[in-house]
Amino acid sequence: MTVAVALCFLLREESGHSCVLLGRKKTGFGVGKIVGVGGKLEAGESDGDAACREMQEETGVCVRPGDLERAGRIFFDFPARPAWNMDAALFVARRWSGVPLESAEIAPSWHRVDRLPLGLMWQDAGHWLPLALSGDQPRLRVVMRPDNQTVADVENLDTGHRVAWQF
Ligand SMILES: Nc1[nH]c(=O)nc2c1ncn2[C@H]1C[C@H](O)[C@@H](COP(=O)(O)OP(=O)(O)OP(=O)(O)O)O1
Repeated sequence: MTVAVALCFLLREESGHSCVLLGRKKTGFGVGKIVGVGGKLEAGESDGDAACREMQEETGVCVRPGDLERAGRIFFDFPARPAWNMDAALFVARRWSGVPLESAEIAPSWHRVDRLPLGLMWQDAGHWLPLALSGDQPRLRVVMRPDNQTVADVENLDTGHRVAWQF
């Protein structure tokens, strides 16, 4: 089984640097990690509508579906816990209304794209987040180890290229 999720990354320029909105997850899956804002699609909902709804619920920011740009797709596989398998649609947005505020789920924060807090994120984020934010539209499958935390390998679904994770 695979759960469909949508993640939305707000992008803005600040002092000549491109910055992205991420957030520290306060509850649920991945608690304590810095993650993209987003979550599961509801029944009958499009991925774009879910990205906008989750952004509104978790940060109070309003993004119009027409302001979303597709930024890639990542399949997260948890062989030891297949119920956690996810199909994540990635979006970026450069226009929105409102200011991100902390909610029960997320403590939002802006980060320079060239200084992403990868050490505080899921271990796989370094493989796809820089690509997604630069417009490369990655399509990857990330396979997690039995600890459900560390990465076993990453497959590029367009090229078939596989990278076994090196420690
Ligand atoms: N390996 C991984 N790397 C990553 O960067 N994000 C991952 C990941 N595996 C899962 N995620 C993200 C995608 C998704 O947005 C999130 C989990 O979904 P949710 O936020 O909906 O989970 P929760 O259990 O907190 O939500 P609810 O039960 O809907 O309240 O974790």
